[in-house]
Amino acid sequence: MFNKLQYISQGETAEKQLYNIHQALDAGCKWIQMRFKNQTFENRIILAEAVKNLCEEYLATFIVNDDVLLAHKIGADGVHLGLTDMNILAARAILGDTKIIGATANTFEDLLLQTKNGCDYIGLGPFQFTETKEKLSPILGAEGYVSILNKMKSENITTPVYAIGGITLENIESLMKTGVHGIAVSGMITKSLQKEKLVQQLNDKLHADVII
Ligand SMILES: Cc1ncc(COP(=O)(O)OP(=O)(O)O)c(N)n1
Ligand SMILES: Cc1ncsc1CCOP(=O)(O)O
Ligand SMILES: [Mg+2]
Repeated sequence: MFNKLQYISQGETAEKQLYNIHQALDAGCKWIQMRFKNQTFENRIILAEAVKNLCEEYLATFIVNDDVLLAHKIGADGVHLGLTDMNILAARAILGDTKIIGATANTFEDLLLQTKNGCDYIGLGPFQFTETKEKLSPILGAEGYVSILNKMKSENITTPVYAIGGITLENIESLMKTGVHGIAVSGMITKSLQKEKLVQQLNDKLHADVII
């Protein structure tokens, strides 16, 4: 089963991205999503090669945001695709069955479509406002997760769901009670001055027994 904590990278330059990813790995993150927007393919491939090597060294899973061809070219562990990115079926045809394909959902209907198309996990959000992403979809809040996760249960959909968007340490207990598998975070880890302690606290909360 997938790690319960996914770190989504930040950084305006390749150097800053690599630094932030290295710090996250040092702090104990075992799953990295490289999210490096508005860059040339060449810049992204140079960074992706370096991140791939680093993730191999740290025995961490490495997926690429948005770009199936880049993930395929460098042999990443997978991709994360949003609602306006490449379709999951097309991505699967390129990457094959052994690679991880994550898909975004903001509604139950999105989730149904993405799971029918065979994604391996869902990134469901945003949970709350975040400055990390522009043009956010409608905010779900805890109620949104309860409603969507309950519908999933009644339809017997078992694809793991990751909560995403503005998540802080204090939100994890209530989010886990909704039935999500884990969380995907960017700002909380990138900005932390005590990353190792934070990642430990996150993992403790993500792995705590949930009393519903
Ligand atoms: C785990 C996870 N969930 C959701 C997203 C958002 O993807 P997308 O909607 O394509 O937005 P961008 O990240 O591309 O701006 C994600 N990246 N990861
Ligand atoms: C990529 C993405 N998609 C929805 S919210 C988000 C950003 C998550 O970052 P943060 O944890 O800093 O809010
Ligand atoms: Mg995207």
